[in-house]
Amino acid sequence: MSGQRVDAKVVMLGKESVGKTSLVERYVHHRFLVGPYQNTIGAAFVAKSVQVRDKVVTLGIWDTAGSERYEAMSRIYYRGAKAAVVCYDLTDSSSFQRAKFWVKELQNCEEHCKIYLCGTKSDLIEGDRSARQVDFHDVQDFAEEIQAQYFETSSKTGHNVEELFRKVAEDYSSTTFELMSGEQYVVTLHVWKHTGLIRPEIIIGAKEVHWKLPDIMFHALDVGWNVFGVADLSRPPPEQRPR
Ligand SMILES: Nc1nc2c(ncn2[C@@H]2O[C@H](COP(=O)(O)OP(=O)(O)OP(=O)(O)O)[C@@H](O)[C@H]2O)c(=O)[nH]1
Repeated sequence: MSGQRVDAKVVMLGKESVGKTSLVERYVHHRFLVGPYQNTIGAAFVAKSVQVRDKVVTLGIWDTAGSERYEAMSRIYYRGAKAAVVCYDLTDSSSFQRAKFWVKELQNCEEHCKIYLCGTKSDLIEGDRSARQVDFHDVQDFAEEIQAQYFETSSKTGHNVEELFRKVAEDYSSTTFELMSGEQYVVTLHVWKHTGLIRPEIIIGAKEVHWKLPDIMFHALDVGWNVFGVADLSRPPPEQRPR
């Protein structure tokens, strides 16, 4: 891959069990994990680079926990995001209500964040139309109202998953998000290591560092932290920025 590098922060939001982790797994690792459902704790981060015309777009994807127990934490992850994939399960109408909640949050708190609505588990309604609990036209109207793109995907079959993230990457490559690339940020890092059971264990407290955003993400991947959070992502005051 070659060309100008663009780094993009993407956040996955939506009710628990709608399939956010499965979407990311399908997109990044081309697989669908079967077995007992494991809810996400805190959030997980993964990065993938794609070539869009003459640019290399690195999507840094934050997969948040859908459980309302982690709602306050999810707010940390959408901070500074320029794209949000707001997911709902096509077979669960309450998940669409929850998606509307996240859209309102984003509109109030991250007005420059582009929203993508994603109806998941389309394979479940393929063979059985009566399983659909979220009307296509309701979503279409809502998407128009909030000026969002919308997709119906299946992580099981892979339907539309590549297309969804491709669209995010293309939009990124053509927006002012490029400004972010290469700039330094003041970051307060909160790092959790997933201990597997009930609570994530805090292994590093909060510390303020002046790193470029991609460096933080890749450092975390290098050292094998699979669940971690970055809070308080903000640009340093102008006098501290490198010239
Ligand atoms: N049939 C089908 N099942 C899916 C699909 N995507 C996810 N699932 C199943 O739905 C359940 C929840 O999936 P996850 O990806 O863990 O959901 P999540 O939104 O990340 O859940 P939280 O981490 O709790 O927020 C799992 O049992 C998945 O196998 C899909 O496209 N089709």
